[in-house]
Amino acid sequence: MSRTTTEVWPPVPTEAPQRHPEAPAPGADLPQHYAYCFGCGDGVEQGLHIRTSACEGVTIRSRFTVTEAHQGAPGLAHGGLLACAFDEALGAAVGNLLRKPAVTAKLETEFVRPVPVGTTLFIDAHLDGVAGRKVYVSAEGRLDAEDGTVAVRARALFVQVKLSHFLENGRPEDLAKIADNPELLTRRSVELNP
Ligand SMILES: CCCCC/C=C\C/C=C\C/C=C\C/C=C\CCCC(=O)SCCNC(=O)CCNC(=O)[C@H](O)C(C)(C)COP(=O)(O)OP(=O)(O)OC[C@H]1O[C@@H](n2cnc3c(N)ncnc32)[C@H](O)[C@@H]1OP(=O)(O)O
Repeated sequence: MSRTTTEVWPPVPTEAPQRHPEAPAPGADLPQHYAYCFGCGDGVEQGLHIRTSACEGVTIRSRFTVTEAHQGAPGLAHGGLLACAFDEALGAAVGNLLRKPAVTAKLETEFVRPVPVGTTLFIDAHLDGVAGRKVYVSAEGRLDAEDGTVAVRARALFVQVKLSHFLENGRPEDLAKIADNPELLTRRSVELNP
């Protein structure tokens, strides 16, 4: 069976994504968006601790180092955690470059090569198109270098949401922690009501 997908991407007509005028400058390191985020937060000891920087245009680059805590098979990264890393990288591209809150509606991953413990994945995520509240985004992850072998590909649909999505659905005690300590969230101005 061929691996080559023939599906059109994005699957619907889209407009070209516009980098927000106040998006972080190319080369800027992006802060964690939430201290207890499993993907990027410093408050999760065994989390992925992904680090991300802005690139030119509508691209960002994330780096994720696979540790012993991330194993599926002995010495190899768990596919679900790799998918998590891509969700984080794709979400960081949407949130930071468009500066509007959005959530993952659909995430597709393609595992091309095994990813051993100790590997650093270099993940480039790119905004592909916008259709109303829908944002289509894709990414490639390379082994140990910007130009390393591609090990994982992913693409996703994010849907822009109002701030009320988080306030109405989040567990109250976690929202209360944020209210008590706003430093748990990255401070940045975003357009909150799509
Ligand atoms: C977490 C972000 C914090 C926000 C802070 C803001 C900025 C921060 C800056 C930077 C952020 C940095 C990093 C972020 C990193 C990682 C992010 C991780 C993201 C996640 O890990 S997040 C958790 C998992 N995620 C969910 O927990 C979503 C559960 N879900 C829902 O909450 C609803 O399902 C929702 C809201 C998705 C839609 O609901 P809704 O009622 O608002 O809208 P509706 O259903 O009408 O969909 C509208 C249009 O999307 C189409 N559509 C929807 N779903 C589709 C699908 N699956 N396939 C194909 N099309 C689909 C419809 O067909 C329609 O299309 P059309 O407009 O053409 O009719």
